[in-house]
Amino acid sequence: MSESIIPPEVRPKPAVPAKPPHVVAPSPTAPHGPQGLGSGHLGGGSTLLGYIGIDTIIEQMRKKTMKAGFDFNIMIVGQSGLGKSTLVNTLFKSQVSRWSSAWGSEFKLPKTVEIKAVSHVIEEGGVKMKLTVIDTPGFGDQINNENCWEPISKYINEQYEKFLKEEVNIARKKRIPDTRVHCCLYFISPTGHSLRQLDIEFMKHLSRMVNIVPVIAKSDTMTPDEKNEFKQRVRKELEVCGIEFYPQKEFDDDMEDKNENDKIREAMPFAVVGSDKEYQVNGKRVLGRKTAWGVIEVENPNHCEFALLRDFLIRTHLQDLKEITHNIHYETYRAKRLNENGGLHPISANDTQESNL
Ligand SMILES: Nc1nc2c(ncn2[C@@H]2O[C@H](COP(=O)(O)OP(=O)(O)OP(=O)(O)O)[C@@H](O)[C@H]2O)c(=O)[nH]1
Repeated sequence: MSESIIPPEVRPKPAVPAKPPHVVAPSPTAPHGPQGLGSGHLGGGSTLLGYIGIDTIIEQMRKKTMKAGFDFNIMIVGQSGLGKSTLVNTLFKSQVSRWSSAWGSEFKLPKTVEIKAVSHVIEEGGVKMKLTVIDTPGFGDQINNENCWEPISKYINEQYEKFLKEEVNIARKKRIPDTRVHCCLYFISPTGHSLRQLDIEFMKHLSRMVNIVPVIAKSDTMTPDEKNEFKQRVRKELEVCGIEFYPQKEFDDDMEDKNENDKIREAMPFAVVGSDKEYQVNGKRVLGRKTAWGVIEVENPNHCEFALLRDFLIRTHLQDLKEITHNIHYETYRAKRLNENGGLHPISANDTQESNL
């Protein structure tokens, strides 16, 4: 059913909120101009007659978001042992990947790709985030890895379908639970040669349905020169194969966005190192990996690109990842689904419960 859906070639422009008109309004306590009028003006030339309070919307939004919290769903894909769990735990500075009890030492590799989601609520500065890490054990570990992207694509589409069913429901939930994959972190093996067929196949098939962020795993196993050459080669290969990773050029909002994203695209794929161990370096405790030559500091930009990845994923682009998921990937799925069905029929609350099981 849903797994056979191929997104159409032409996709809609993101319906992300337009940048607000540039408004300069004086604060209530600021001295007024000579006529006692506000000096604020709208892009169209209208003048605000004194302070209205439009700028408080930001604070109102902040309060609402603080109360509601938000969801972020990140999927990790890559061959076994590439440091996927370690990196995600390093990103969120806690054991967010897997249940320690369920993944004991007796854990065996599954015969096919399995998909497991584990959620945690993490809180910082009063903001709650329900983080779901979706793991894909078994990916790329079989003798024949042909089509091993299929269960992953099926899972992604199933989450779009769930959301769509909730949306068209007559008795809609006030807040639709969001299980859609906002970001797929794809781990490239640090071979130093080139991408494997499996990497290309996966990214080719999925880059149009989910935000893929490729990373070079365990980059401490390469010398700086090897790393730079490998990064260049991977970028070239992705370009030649027409694979678009996130942030996609076509969805840059404006020139400012484009300039920022160009820098990120040129630096990708980030060559990362993960660790959940702390060491004492120059009197400070740092996350790192101890080697015979010293400690590789995970968060030190001179040692690896983990900090670049973290800043990009969490500090600057997290909201955008969610918007592109909703406005582009989900929208593409929704439009296709509604078109092929002659419109999705509203379903009862019971149907939804069943389909969610
Ligand atoms: N050298 C090096 N080793 C790493 C790095 N990240 C993780 N490791 C080690 O690699 C091994 C596997 O790490 P995991 O995080 O379990 O890897 P995974 O990809 O989740 O593995 P699976 O559970 O088999 O899918 C562990 O011994 C880690 O300590 C890294 O950046 N560099």
